[in-house]
Amino acid sequence: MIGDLPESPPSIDLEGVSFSVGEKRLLSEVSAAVPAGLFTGLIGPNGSGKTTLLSTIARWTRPDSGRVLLDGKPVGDYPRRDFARVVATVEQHSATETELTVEQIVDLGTIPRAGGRLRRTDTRELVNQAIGLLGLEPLRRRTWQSLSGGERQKTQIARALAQQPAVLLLDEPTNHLDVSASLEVLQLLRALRVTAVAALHDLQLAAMYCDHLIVLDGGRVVAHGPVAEVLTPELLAEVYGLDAEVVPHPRTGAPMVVLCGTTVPTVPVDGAGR
Ligand SMILES: Nc1ncnc2c1ncn2[C@@H]1O[C@H](COP(=O)(O)OP(=O)(O)OP(=O)(O)O)[C@@H](O)[C@H]1O
Repeated sequence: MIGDLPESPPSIDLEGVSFSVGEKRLLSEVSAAVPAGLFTGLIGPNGSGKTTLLSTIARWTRPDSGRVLLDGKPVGDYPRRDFARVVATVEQHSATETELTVEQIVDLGTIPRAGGRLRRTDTRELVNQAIGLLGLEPLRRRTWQSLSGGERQKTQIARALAQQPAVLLLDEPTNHLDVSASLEVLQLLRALRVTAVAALHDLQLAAMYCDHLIVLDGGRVVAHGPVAEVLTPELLAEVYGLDAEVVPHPRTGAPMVVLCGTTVPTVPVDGAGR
C-alpha cells in the first residue's frame, strides 16, 4: 500500500458526473466503468468532453454532481500526496517555456512517488528506464525548446512512466507522433497493464490498442464496453457522421475501421452556392 492507495492498478468508476461552465454543460450524467489494469480509449468528436472528463478523474475539475471513484472510493477522499503518487497524466498541450533538458523533465516524474524518500540512485534508474523505453537516449541532454513536437510528446510520456503510476491519464498521447511512433507508444503503454485512460482521435489506433472504449458525444456517454461491442458502423455513423465498415483484420481478426466517407457531405461537390 502507498498511503491509502493500492499498488495494483485500481478500477475507476464514473457515476453520474456532470459539469457546467456558466450555461454550457460540458459533461452530462457521465456514467461508465474503467476496468482495472486495462487500456481504455476515450473517443468522440471535437468538443465532446474528453479532456474535461480526464480532468475530473485527475481531480483538476470538481464535478457539479456525481462521483469519480478509484477502487470504490471517491477520488477527493484520497490525501493529495497519495493521489499524486499513483496517478500520472500526460496533457494535450505541454508547457513550452521551460529551459529544462529531456533528462530533467523525465526526472520530474519521480518526485511525486519519491516524496523525497527514494535514494538518488533509485530515481536515476527510473529515469534511465523511462528514457530507454521511449528511445530518448540520444536526446537526453537536449533542451525542451530544441525538441520537435513528437520528441516533446515522448518526453512527457517518459516523465509519466518514470513516476511508475498505477493509473495513467493521457490526452491524445499520439499527438505529433508519426505512424510507427504512434504504434510503438500505444503498444508500450498497453503492455504496462496499468489502468490507462487515453483520449484518442484515431479510430484505427483505438481499435488496435484499446481493450475498452468510452464514447462521448455532446458531453454524454453514448456507448461503453469492450472494443468489439462498441465500435460498430452504426455508432460511427451516429457519433461522427461517418460512412464506415468495421471488419476483422485479415491476419489478427481484430476490428478494423475502414472509412468510406461521411454520411453527410460537408462541402458541396458540384461547386459552392449552386
Ligand atoms: N472554460 C470553458 N468555458 C466554456 N466552455 C468550455 C470551457 N472549457 C471547455 N469548454 C467547452 O467544452 C466542450 C468540451 O471540451 P473538451 O476540451 O473537454 O472536449 P474534447 O472532447 O477534449 O475536444 P477535442 O477533441 O477538440 O480536444 C467544448 O465545446 C469546449 O469548447
